[in-house]
Amino acid sequence: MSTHETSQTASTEVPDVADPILEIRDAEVYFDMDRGVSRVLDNVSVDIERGEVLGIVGESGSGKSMLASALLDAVVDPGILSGQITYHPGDGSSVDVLGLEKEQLRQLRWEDISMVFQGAMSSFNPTMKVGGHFEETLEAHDYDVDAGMERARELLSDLYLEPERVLDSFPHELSGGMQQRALIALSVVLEPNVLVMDEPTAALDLLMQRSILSLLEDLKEKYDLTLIFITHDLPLIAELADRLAVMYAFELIEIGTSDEILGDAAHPYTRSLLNATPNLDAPLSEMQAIEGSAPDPVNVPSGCSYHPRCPLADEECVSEDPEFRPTFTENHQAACFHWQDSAEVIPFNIERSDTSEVDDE
Ligand SMILES: Nc1ncnc2c1ncn2[C@@H]1O[C@H](COP(=O)(O)OP(=O)(O)OP(=O)(O)O)[C@@H](O)[C@H]1O
Repeated sequence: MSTHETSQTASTEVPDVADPILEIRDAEVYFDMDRGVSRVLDNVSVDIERGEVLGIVGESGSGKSMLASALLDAVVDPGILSGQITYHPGDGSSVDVLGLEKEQLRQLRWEDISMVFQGAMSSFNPTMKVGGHFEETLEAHDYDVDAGMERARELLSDLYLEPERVLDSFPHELSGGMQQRALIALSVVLEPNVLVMDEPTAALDLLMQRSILSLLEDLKEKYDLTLIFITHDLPLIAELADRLAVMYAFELIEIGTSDEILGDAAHPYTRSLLNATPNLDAPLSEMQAIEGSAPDPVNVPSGCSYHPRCPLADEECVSEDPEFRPTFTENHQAACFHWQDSAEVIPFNIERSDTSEVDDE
């Protein structure tokens, strides 16, 4: 259940985005558990620019899905969500997402901000043909079904699917990659402005992942979408994303353009995450796993929550929580006292100066 509280102050500095479609301020989620309070989203503030592709990356359990649920006030019971989420449709109005009534929220969820999750199979009703899902969604939102089905056919062909065949199939008659593309078409059939994708390609093979990413790029251009793409696969999303936001221990710890993050990551965690990532240019022997383990949300370390694993940590890091602040550029921000020393202490195991090099792999 959400509390619909609004925060008093936006205490955290956030990147200066010119035309935000979504403003997230001090988003926080906790669960009261028998063994203590589990804070699974901790004071996240970020602006999402209209028309951008924002990749949200981090290890498993870092809070990425929680952030996605928070955006749509969809945190499961008994989670408590607080903070301020403001949606700007682009017509001069603004919507206080956490203040919406149930019916308004239902509309917002498909018509303005739509979501695709990992595992298309669990999103489709196995007893209903794919076409039935489109009709049902259009009817539930009082859209013109004929016009909507025309749009569905166009979307399916944009995604290199045969519209009639797919609409007339049961979900299990399609391959995993086809199901996932059909689900993407379904999620944009009501012409939302924002598409949030939570590990949408994780269950697919690498070739299919890449082909879906490139289709998404085309879809984004054609339908003026803003894309929020959540993944633990940093190099994969770096090819598509304009900016990357890195999460660690339920917080945002770095944000910047993909080039800035891949070429000049400022936070020690981001640098180690990149060095721990398999890469075609680096032999496996150069891959360096990050020592230690991710924190338990009931027992997050004091100060900077990364300090027990960080080679740069000193006493200040143990006692003080570093604020998000500008690093090499105003909009490349990180929460680290020692970001200026991170490149020297944690050199990259391969050169990643810009994303085009990754593109060519
Ligand atoms: N219903 C719930 N009740 C209590 N804790 C939860 C619940 N759902 C998730 N969590 C906890 O919230 C934290 C963040 O989980 P989240 O799913 O957001 O991580 P993630 O970064 O998306 O991970 P993954 O990549 O594995 O999906 C985890 O510690 C998880 O155990």
